[in-house]
Amino acid sequence: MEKQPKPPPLLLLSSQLSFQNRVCEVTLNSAFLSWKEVETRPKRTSGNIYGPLKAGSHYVPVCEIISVQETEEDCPSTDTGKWQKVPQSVAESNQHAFTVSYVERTQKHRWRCSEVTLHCTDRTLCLQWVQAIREQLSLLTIRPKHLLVYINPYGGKHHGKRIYEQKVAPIFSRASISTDVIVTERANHARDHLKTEADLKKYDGVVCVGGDGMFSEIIHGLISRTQCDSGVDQDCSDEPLIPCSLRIGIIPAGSTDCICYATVGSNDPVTSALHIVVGDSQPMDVCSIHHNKTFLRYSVSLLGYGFYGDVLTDSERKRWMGPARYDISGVKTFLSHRYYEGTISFLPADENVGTPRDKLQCRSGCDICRLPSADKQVSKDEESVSDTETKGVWKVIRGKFLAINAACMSCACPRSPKGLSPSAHLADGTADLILVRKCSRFDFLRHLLRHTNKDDQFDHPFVEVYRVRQFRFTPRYEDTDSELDLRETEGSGRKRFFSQICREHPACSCSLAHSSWNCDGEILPHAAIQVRVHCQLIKLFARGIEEQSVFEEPYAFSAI
Ligand SMILES: Nc1ncnc2c1ncn2[C@@H]1O[C@H](COP(=O)(O)OP(=O)(O)OP(=O)(O)O)[C@@H](O)[C@H]1O
Ligand SMILES: CCCCCCCCCCCCC/C=C/[C@@H](O)[C@H](CO)NC(C)=O
Ligand SMILES: [Ca+2]
Repeated sequence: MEKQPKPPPLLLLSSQLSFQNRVCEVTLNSAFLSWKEVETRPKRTSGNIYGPLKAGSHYVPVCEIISVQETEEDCPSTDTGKWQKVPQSVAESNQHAFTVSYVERTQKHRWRCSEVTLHCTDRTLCLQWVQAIREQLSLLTIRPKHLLVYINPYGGKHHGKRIYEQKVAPIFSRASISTDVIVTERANHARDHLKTEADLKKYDGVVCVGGDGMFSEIIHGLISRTQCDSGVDQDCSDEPLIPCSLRIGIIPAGSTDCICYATVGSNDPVTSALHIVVGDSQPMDVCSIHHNKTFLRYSVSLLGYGFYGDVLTDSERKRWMGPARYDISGVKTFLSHRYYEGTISFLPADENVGTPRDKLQCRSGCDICRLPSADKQVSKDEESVSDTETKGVWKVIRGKFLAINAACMSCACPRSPKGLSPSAHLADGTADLILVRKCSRFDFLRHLLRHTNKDDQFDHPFVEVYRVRQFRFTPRYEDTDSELDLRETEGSGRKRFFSQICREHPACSCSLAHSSWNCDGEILPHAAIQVRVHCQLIKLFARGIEEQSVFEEPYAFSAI
């Protein structure tokens, strides 16, 4: 079928207004606000007190306008933050002005809140402009109006509360978003509140201020609540889960901030706040993890056994060090060079979702994530779910592994800007399963270092990677209740350890029977697990990483 051309945007208002003492043609249509200088002063050479004028056009998509308000006159120009010398005649005729705040893209996928103040000859015209812009904003019904915010005051460098108050709250208030804010008092406070207490009907979204662990609390609260309200038993690993309707915003204030970085492209609180304000929506896959018939946890980023499990176990004892704990524990774990034996079985994904080694990175509006596919979540009442879930042949791999990692998304973060699996997709219903077999320390180091540069970390004979919908892991020496000594210390659920038994050499510690699973920064209490990817189970206030060209070229021009 032929694609119909888009109708041109509807012209709503057009006037000559003044901007920084220059006359501009200002236009509002249903898609853009634009201003273009119409008057240029004669060019002068050196010594010119004004300098030559740049005849520039500016376009701001309406969907990226944050707010508009009438501006108090006789105050510093908000364009520059400095007092402007306004010629008498202009000042007298332009005493009415309005200020538009909008999103501006800067470097490295960061967004900033920029402002333009436009001066009008009379108040009626000024109010007409304010009203016309507000009317357009009110049509953007995807924007949240009321949010529930949880702040972890102890995430990362303990700056969560300050980041929210100083950088985020002013943006929400400018965008007329009201909030109920809860500063958590203990681990799992946010999870429990969402699961049982919060009146979710009141809100258009939930915001989490903290790191990946705090985000994990939020999704556990929301997913469990949604399943409970719909009568879905989370212990039943075959049952499809019901997608959560509320979107989640992440204000990064943790140590890794992988989920924020991999869905936005930066770990900048202002950028994240602006993605919330404009009402972005990014669906995301979630893995459910079971041990036999018992539900353990959900994971959206890294599920890692061996190296990343051991790093996390060691780093939990060093929480007081803050984000540096991961570096110290990383080096220590690398030097210990432990490998683990076990069997991995997995159900490969359909070929139409690509492979972990193609170069099709998941970006804003990703075609693979939009594909209608058998891998996608099927609603509860559709019988076909059991067919699609069991179709395909399970593969089985046995061996000795330094690391077994499953990544539902790239897991890009400041430590590894392209991530553990650079071509993994946020919302395709699959995870990338990375098996790093026993190899020399030197080879393992080469593999690890490739996470930090442009080289392909999968291009080693001891690394295999598969795109999967489900997998199971069984350690060579199965967990039994007598072997598994679950010692729970007070506080966080992270503080569960296996008593690690060296089976082959009981008198030494050279080869431990089990590692632990690092599940988005939490330690799982079992080594034998069953994992299933649930396509697009949750939604974030994000849009995926934008192509760099969106930042380089003025976004608006091509669309007009
Ligand atoms: N008030 C609180 N007191 C103690 N722990 C808390 C509190 N609120 C939340 N937590 C727990 O703190 C843990 C770590 O939080 P968070 O994820 O925000 O930071 P992080 O671990 O430094 O960062 P990252 O997860 O990105 O590595 C989470 O597991 C969360 O359950
Ligand atoms: C000895 C040199 C080591 C260099 C290794 C660099 C590799 C870094 C890859 C980091 C990927 C992190 C994936 C995210 C995991 C999060 O879920 C979790 C909780 O925040 N963070 C960690 C560190 O486990
Ligand atoms: Ca995925």
